[in-house]
Order: sequence, then structure tokens, then C-alpha cells
Amino acid sequence: MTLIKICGLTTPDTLDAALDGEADFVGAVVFPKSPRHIAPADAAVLFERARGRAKIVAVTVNPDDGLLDEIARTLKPDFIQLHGAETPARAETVRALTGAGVIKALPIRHGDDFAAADEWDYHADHLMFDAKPPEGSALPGGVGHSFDWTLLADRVFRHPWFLAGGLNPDNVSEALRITGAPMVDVSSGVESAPGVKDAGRIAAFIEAVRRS
Ligand SMILES: O=C(O)c1ccccc1NCC(=O)[C@H](O)[C@H](O)COP(=O)(O)O
Repeated sequence: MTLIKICGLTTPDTLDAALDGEADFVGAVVFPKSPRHIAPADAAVLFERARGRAKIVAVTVNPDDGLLDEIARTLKPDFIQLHGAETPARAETVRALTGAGVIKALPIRHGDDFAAADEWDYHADHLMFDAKPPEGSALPGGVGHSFDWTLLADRVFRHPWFLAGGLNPDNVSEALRITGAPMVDVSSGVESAPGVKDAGRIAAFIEAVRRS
């Protein structure tokens, strides 16, 4: 069964839509430049209803030790998602500081971009292959762009991995058919406007994955 992560949740009703649909991972984006940003203390209150029902993921970009400590003490996530220019050595520090697992997002545009996966596969619990954002983008993720899914054909990784970038209820079946991804992640494809999640689209996305 394909595992599902719904990312960038900020409200009880949309978090409930993900939990009612039995999403496997729910994500809180802790990055002030994002329209989906939620402060760790607020995320801790909101995501408490998810504990034990879905894995809680704190999505971060080059987090410093202070932020990691705050996230670990308040939100207590199951995973820290690293969506910046972190190194494998930094990931080991993140793991030791927080006690959480590590998801590492790798930006993909061309086949060469998979080279980083060889080393990262030994330091992350899950890799996430996400579309490289357009030049000048303020955000490294959550931009609704996809990459050429055929680039993933015949690639093998040590752990189950996420396909991300531009997925939505209408294209996720095709993405799964081409890539055989064991896990999928979505954010803007289940929104009605940037940062505004839509409970109906979350349910439709989960349904489309389950049908595939
Ligand atoms: O979603 C954000 O605003 C964000 C900001 C900074 C770093 C990462 C971010 N999102 C990470 C995710 O896991 C997204 O779900 C992933 O990039 C896919 O996004 P989308 O193409 O919008 O489905």
C-alpha cells in the first residue's frame, strides 16, 4: 500500500481530513517565509490530535540547534524533514539532538540530481524526491512543480522513499504508475490558494492514491 504524507497543515479541520482519510504522515512547516508556516508551540497544540494516528513531521530548512531544540521540546515530531542544503553529517546531529527520524528532501530536475541519493541513503530514514523549484523561488518546497517522473524508472533505494512535487488528485495515479513510488507527499495540490488547505481535495487525493 502506498503511504501518504499531507504537508503544510495549519488548521484543525484540514488536519482532521488527513487523519480521517488515514494519511500516514502529517506535516507542519516551520519556515517563516512559507505561507504554511506554523510556530512550533502552535503546531504542538494543533498536532496533538494526530499523535498515534499518523506520524508527525516537522518540515524545516537548514534548522539551527536552537530551532531543533524548540521543535523537539514542543511538537515532539516523529520525523524532522530537512528541506535545505543540509549535509549528511548534519542529519546525524539532527537525529541525536531531537531523537526523531530524518526525512531528507532532494531537489530533482535532471537525472544527475539523483547522485546525492547514494550517500544520503545511509543517513536518512526516507528520501524525498521533490521538484527543484524555479530560479529565484523564495521556497525550496511547496511550489507545485513536478519533475520528469520517468527519471525514477529502474532506480533502487535502500529505504521506502517519497515522490513529491506538483502532485494532486488528478495526476497522482499516473505518477504512481510511472514511478512505482512507495510513498507520496502533497501540499499545494490539495489547496484552494497558497497556504489554504482544502478538506475536500485532501480526501480526493487520498482516495485517488488508495484507488491506484
Ligand atoms: O510547503 C512549504 O511551504 C515548504 C516550505 C519550505 C520547505 C518545504 C516546504 N514544503 C515541503 C513539502 O514537503 C511539500 O509537500 C513538497 O515540497 C511538495 O510540495 P507541492 O509541490 O506543493 O505538493
